[in-house]
Amino acid sequence: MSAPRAATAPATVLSVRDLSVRFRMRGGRHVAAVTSATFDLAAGECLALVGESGCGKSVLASALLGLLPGNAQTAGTATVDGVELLGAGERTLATSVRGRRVGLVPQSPAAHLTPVRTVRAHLEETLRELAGTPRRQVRAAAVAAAERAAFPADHLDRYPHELSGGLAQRAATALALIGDAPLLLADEPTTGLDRDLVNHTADELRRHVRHVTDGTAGRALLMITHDLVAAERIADRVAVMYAGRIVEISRAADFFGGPGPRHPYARGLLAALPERDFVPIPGLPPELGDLPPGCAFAARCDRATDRCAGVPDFTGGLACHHPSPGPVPGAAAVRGSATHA
Ligand SMILES: Nc1ncnc2c1ncn2[C@@H]1O[C@H](COP(=O)(O)OP(=O)(O)OP(=O)(O)O)[C@@H](O)[C@H]1O
Repeated sequence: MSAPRAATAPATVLSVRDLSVRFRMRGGRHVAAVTSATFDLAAGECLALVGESGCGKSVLASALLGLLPGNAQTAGTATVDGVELLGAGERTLATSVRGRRVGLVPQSPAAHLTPVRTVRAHLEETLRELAGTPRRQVRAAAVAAAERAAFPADHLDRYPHELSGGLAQRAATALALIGDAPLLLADEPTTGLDRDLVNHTADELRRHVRHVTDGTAGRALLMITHDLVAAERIADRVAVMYAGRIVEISRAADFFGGPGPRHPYARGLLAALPERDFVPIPGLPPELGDLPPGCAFAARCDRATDRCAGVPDFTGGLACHHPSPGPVPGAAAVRGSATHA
């Protein structure tokens, strides 16, 4: 278990600076999956990381957990509770990072569960190892942990291959909520769930993050999601990623209501929702192995000018030469819909 953090809130739990991840490919080519990501996460805070499929969200999370494949090269820094994650040895990652400082709701939960162990066995082992639950209390604690993630108690003796996608998701969430890691990474935690379960999962994750123990100011959540409805329900801030770069970070209240985001891509994501204009962003994102020079969104952007031939700096939470000053057309809360970005 990590040492108690100082009571001066809000403490920074995660600090990411200029994090880049490149994959070496055959023929000397590279895929620039994440480029210069910089952000902090404070105790008690939920940050939703959104963006189209393939923009680098999961690679960023894998970098924080030391789960990148052998052809990955990283640069920059990422610290949780002051412990550097990038370049940490396998022993450090296994004994003091994964589960201890960084909890995970994985994107493919079934693949993270051991095929020959039941859900109950997974929960009981995690309770003993991460929460120090005494043997005589572990059975009841496993049932309670399952309940938190709306995993039905009468399915606890099932093996991973006997679970639907939604049940595997709930089992993975139940496991992740057991730990006391200061940072929780949740990669698409609401996939395969109906709207009621999405709301339940979002609320439990939020409760977990806000929970205060031992005088600490709570934990932090980085939630990767396509589901803007879940993001609106849970997030304090929203980070928008495009072609490997974080292009805007804003307060969720501003993103979903009020003035809306300022980056044309972020505005396009919102405008594509059926509850808004239902207008898709024209064109496709560039290949991360063949990025154009300058702003990667310029080819799809109706505000682009010659200036966009240069990569915009990420300053004040925004990387755009021509940010929008005004509100998103048709802006209204998307809460209550089952729409994905
Ligand atoms: N081992 C690898 N070797 C080469 N490229 C990789 C490797 N792993 C991931 N990539 C590439 O990195 C890019 C980002 O992938 P990532 O899984 O992070 O996207 P994502 O935003 O999480 O998408 P999704 O929402 O679909 O999960 C993709 O173009 C992917 O093909």
